Amino acid sequence: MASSYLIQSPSFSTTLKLPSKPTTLKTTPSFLPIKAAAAAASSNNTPTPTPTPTSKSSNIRDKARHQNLTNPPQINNFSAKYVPFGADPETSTESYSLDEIVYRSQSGGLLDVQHDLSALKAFPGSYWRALFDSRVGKRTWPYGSGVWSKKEWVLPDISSDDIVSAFEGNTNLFWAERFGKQFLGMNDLWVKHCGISHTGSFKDLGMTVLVSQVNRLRKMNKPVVGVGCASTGDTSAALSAYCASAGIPSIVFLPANKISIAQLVQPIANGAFVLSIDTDFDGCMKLIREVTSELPIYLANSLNSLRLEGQKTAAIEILQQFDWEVPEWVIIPGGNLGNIYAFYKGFHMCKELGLVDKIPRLVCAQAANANPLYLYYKSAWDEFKAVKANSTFASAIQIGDPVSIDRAVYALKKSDGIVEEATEEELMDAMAMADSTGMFICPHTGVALTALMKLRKSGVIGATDRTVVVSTAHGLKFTQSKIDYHSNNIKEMACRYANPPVSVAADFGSVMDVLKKYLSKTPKY
Ligand SMILES: Cc1ncc(COP(=O)(O)O)c(C=O)c1O
Ligand SMILES: N[C@@H](CCOP(=O)(O)O)C(=O)O
Repeated sequence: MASSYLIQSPSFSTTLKLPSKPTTLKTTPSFLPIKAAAAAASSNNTPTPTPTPTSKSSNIRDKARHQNLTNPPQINNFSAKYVPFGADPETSTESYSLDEIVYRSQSGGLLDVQHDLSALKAFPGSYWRALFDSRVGKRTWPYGSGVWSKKEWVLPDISSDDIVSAFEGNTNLFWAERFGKQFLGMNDLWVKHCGISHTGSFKDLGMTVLVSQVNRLRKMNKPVVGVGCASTGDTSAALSAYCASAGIPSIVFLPANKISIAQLVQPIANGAFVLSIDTDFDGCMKLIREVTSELPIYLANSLNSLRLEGQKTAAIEILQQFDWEVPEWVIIPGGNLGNIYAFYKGFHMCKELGLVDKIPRLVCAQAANANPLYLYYKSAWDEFKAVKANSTFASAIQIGDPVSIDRAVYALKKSDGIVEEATEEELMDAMAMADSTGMFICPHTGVALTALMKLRKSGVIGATDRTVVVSTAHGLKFTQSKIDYHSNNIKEMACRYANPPVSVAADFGSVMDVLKKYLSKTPKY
């Protein structure tokens, strides 16, 4: 048979066949099975079909398995490996299989997952756009997940059978019409609600990848007795949920009294082994790194570059949701600083592989009480100094010594990026303002909105610039901060947008009195 490039097209019941000369494809996208991303020509290669499982006991995972048997996944050359972060590809030969348990390079630096871009480039951008679009909103295992709908760019080698997924991703890109108009004079402002998800934060995107790989490693009898993390609350919630779903033990190190009750109860409920440690996040991070180098506990923090492979799909999803038009700005709250790099990587891959022709400018927003990146940026990247992070309502980013500092700096330099900061009053006001327009955001998103407001005020971001603010966690995890604010119960904070409840006696007259007073101040009454 003539050589052909076949990639499995699991959203469909057949195999997608592309002509053997990929270079031709780049110039002749009309060859592509664009209709439904490959309404799938039947392959000469396809073995005699076996009947689709029909028994009542079969499920979407069984169907995917059956499809793999009938249309064996193959003959794409997609692959990925760990390489030292920032290493020169011309001279560095250091690399590791993703099946190795390794978090640091030989020199002690960060690692990065490097995909074989030449294999991915065998298919033009139009192909990838159509393929990804075709998988949205389906139940097909595992492609119904926003992360695994981009499987070839995430973990190309993993069997769908090993994937642990809650069909995360595909989160709402919310048009912040009223907030944009009322507070910023903007008409093209969007909030990417990554926190409206399985465990209430963007961490689900990375954790499905990490826990799936752990599942695979355990099936390969690699020494992994459990998975551990240090956390300010969201990583631990995601880790414990995905591990519980796969029956893998999880161990979480939490800084005592520094995370919200809602976040604390998540790993407890999901059966994790929870250590509440009398230190801050940076102290917990140091401890988990020491422990995971001694015990066969796999490290789940974003120091582990696998996590970022899942998180980068949020960037790809944003482009997809804009029909592959690129926004001018994307604003992301930063703490341990993995996510800003993950977004850069997602955007960069889309450009590199021809899905779009540019990338957005990135803004990383920090709480002024935990602002080591901001200080570094303000020193014109002169010298990085870790700080002692002070208490902040944006408690999930109370981090003074971010593990991914080098990744963040790289992402910001490559995207002509900016770093901003928000005081406690600014971030709480911004959160209250957004909530008053119908959102219910977390304080970290308040940090990002503050950055936006400052950059609008200084004219850096224009009124018509298409701008996306990344909302990283669900507001319901942070209700105590909202209660404090709306009760005017925060020392040295004016709480300008507080909306406290009115206590009123249980009689008609009293209720009418307060209502009339309220309505007299309401426009159009
Ligand atoms: C809600 C929330 N927002 C933002 C961040 C910052 O993400 P990163 O640590 O990747 O910078 C975190 C975690 O650190 C978080 O939990
Ligand atoms: N906000 C994080 C802090 C740890 O970040 P990670 O991305 O390195 O796991 C959390 O929720 O724990």
